[in-house]
Amino acid sequence: MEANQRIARISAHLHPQNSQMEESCVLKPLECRAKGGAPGFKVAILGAAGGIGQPLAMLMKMNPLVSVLHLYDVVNAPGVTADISHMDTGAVVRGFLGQPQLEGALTGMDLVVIPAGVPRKPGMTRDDLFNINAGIVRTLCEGIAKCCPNAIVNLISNPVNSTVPIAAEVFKKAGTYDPKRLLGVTMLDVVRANTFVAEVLGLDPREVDVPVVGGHAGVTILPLLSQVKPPCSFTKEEVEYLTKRIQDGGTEVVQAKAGAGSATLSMAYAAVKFADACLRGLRGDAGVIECAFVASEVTELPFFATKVRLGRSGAEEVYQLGPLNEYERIGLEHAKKELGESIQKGISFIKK
Ligand SMILES: NC(=O)c1ccc[n+]([C@@H]2O[C@H](COP(=O)([O-])OP(=O)(O)OC[C@H]3O[C@@H](n4cnc5c(N)ncnc54)[C@H](O)[C@@H]3O)[C@@H](O)[C@H]2O)c1
Ligand SMILES: O=C(O)C[C@H](O)C(=O)O
Repeated sequence: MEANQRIARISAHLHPQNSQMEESCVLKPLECRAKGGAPGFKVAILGAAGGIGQPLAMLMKMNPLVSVLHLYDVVNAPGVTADISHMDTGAVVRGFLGQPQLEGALTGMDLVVIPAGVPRKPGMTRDDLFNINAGIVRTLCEGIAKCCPNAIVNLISNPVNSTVPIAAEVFKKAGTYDPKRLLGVTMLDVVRANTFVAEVLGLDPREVDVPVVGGHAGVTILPLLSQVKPPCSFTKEEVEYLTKRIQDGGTEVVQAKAGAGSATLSMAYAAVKFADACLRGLRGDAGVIECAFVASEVTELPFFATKVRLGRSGAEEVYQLGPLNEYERIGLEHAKKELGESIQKGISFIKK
């Protein structure tokens, strides 16, 4: 192959929107490389130029399970793509800018991670983001239904308690809904819970496992401190301090950032931890278990976050809550009341 042809192909691959070359010609060499020596999964990030999207893209580019990484946003996708693509790791990176390129970003993907949408400012609840983010999530999920209906979807955009039901309704309308493949990302609550509990116990956070169930907003975030591993006990004051700190973790960051957004770096870390678990599940690894907000029969609500087992088809098993103490049983009732309303709000947004 002529050197100038090779260079043209690399350039066309990175910026397909600028390419005059035929799609088959553009994709072949690098897709082959991606599928060759290091078999891996194709992952798209929607909202890749944002506060979460950029560090998430960087961490996904470092993940050896990823062979192709598509970065989509309505702004700045080419810049982020150029930057990330210089990292000397295996994944091939391609950028997609704006709605006309959404289909290209999604076609053929195994996993789609969605951190697109506006973040909170001090004084706002996650529900205050509904009016803007509901429409963004609907549009992106319509694209997924059309272009990669079998992909696993990791939904980060808030309010997660409503955006996951929105996504489910979009997929139902399109006839592509598979409850196992739609997962609301509540991993940051678990990451925070592990960190805060480890601080109290004087342990390394990597040794601690705290199940966090319910949803992803205020009282719907329900840490099960009676089920912490390694087994331990807390005083009443410690339980109250930890529960409140875990439930208000997002607000703690929003206030500290003072108008400059919400958690982005810890969220990117949590998102990659969760996406990596989904990819290990897709690969067929045994015993991959994480908390996520999924379609569920654990309570009377249609969606609920609990531990799930991740496998080749997504959340293959949804675990029960396990034994709760009195404090957690009361918390569960508060969580279910608010969560039920948020779920209904999401469903009504599509069904109206
Ligand atoms: N689930 C969680 O635990 C969790 C944690 C932190 C933040 N969040 C949520 O994640 C979302 C993103 O937060 P952020 O800090 O990255 O915000 P951000 O504003 O920094 O980035 C959002 C990105 O989304 C892009 N975007 C907007 N509309 C889009 C569309 N239609 N298609 C594609 N991209 C679009 C923007 O251009 C921007 O680059 C917020 O809703 C936030 O509340 C969730
Ligand atoms: O708190 C927010 O608004 C962002 C996110 O949901 C978080 O928990 O950090």
